[in-house]
Amino acid sequence: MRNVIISTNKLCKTFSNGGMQQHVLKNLDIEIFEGDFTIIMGSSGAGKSTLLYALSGMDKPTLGSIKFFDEEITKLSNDKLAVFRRANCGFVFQQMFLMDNMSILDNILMSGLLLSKDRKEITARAKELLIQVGLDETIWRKFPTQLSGGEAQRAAIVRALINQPKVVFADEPTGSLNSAAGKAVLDLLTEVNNKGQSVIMVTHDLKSARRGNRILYMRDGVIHGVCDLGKYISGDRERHIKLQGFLTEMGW
Ligand SMILES: Nc1ncnc2c1ncn2[C@@H]1O[C@H](COP(=O)(O)OP(=O)(O)OP(=O)(O)O)[C@@H](O)[C@H]1O
Repeated sequence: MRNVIISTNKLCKTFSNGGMQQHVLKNLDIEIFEGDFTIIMGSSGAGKSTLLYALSGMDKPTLGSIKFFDEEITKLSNDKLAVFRRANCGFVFQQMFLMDNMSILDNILMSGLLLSKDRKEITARAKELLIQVGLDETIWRKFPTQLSGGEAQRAAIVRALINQPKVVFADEPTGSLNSAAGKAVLDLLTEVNNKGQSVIMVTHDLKSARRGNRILYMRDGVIHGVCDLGKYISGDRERHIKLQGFLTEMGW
C-alpha cells in the first residue's frame, strides 16, 4: 500500500479571459503517491502547468480542495502557505530568478540557510549538487548575469534542491537546455527521487517523461489516462515501448 502525499477533491480552476470564463481544471480528483516520479503530460493548453501550480500551493484553485500530507493547503493563509512550501517543496520552473547581486554559490546558500544553520554542511551539499549538474568551481563565484541561460537554469535547479524538499515540482526543467545539460538535470532529479524525494514534473519531452514511474495524461482540463511504468532503468526498451503505446492511445 503506497502513501498518498497529495490528493485533490473536485479541484477546479477557472480563468476569466476578456470577459469569458475558461474552465481550465475540471473537478479533478487526483492522488499523488510518496516516492513517485509523477509525470504530467498532455496537449498544449490542457491545463498541465495550472495543475502543477495548484498542487504546489503556488496558485489557489477556484473550487475544490487539496490535501498535502495532513494539511488542507487550500485552507491556509498566504503566509502559512509560504512557510509550508518552504519547508516541504522545491520548485524548478521555466522562469527562475536568481538574485543578480549575489554570486551563484551565495544564491544557493541563502536558500539553504533559511532552513539550516549548518553552513558547512549546506556549502558541501551545494558544491556537490553544482558539480552533479555540470557547474564546476569556475562559475561558483560568478554572478548570474555572467552565466549563460542554461547555466543559470541549472544553478536555479540546485537552489531548488538544496533543502532536500520532500516534493520537487518541475515544469519543463530541461526546456532551455542542450541535451548534455538536460541529461544532467534529469539524472539529478532521478537521483533525488531514488533517495526517496517525490518528483512531479510537467513535460512535453519523451526523454524526460521516461524518467517517471507514473504518467498522468491531461486533456482539456481532466485526467484522460494514467500509465504505470515502474521505476526508471536506463535503456529499458520495454518501458519505452509501453510509454509510446500509452501516448499513442492518448492521441499525443
Ligand atoms: N494566469 C492566467 N490567466 C488567464 N488564463 C490562463 C492563465 N494561466 C493559464 N491560462 C490559460 O489556461 C489554459 C491552460 O494553461 P496551462 O499553462 O495550464 O496549459 P499547459 O497544458 O501547461 O500548456 P503548455 O503545454 O502549452 O504549456 C491556457 O488556455 C491558458 O491560456
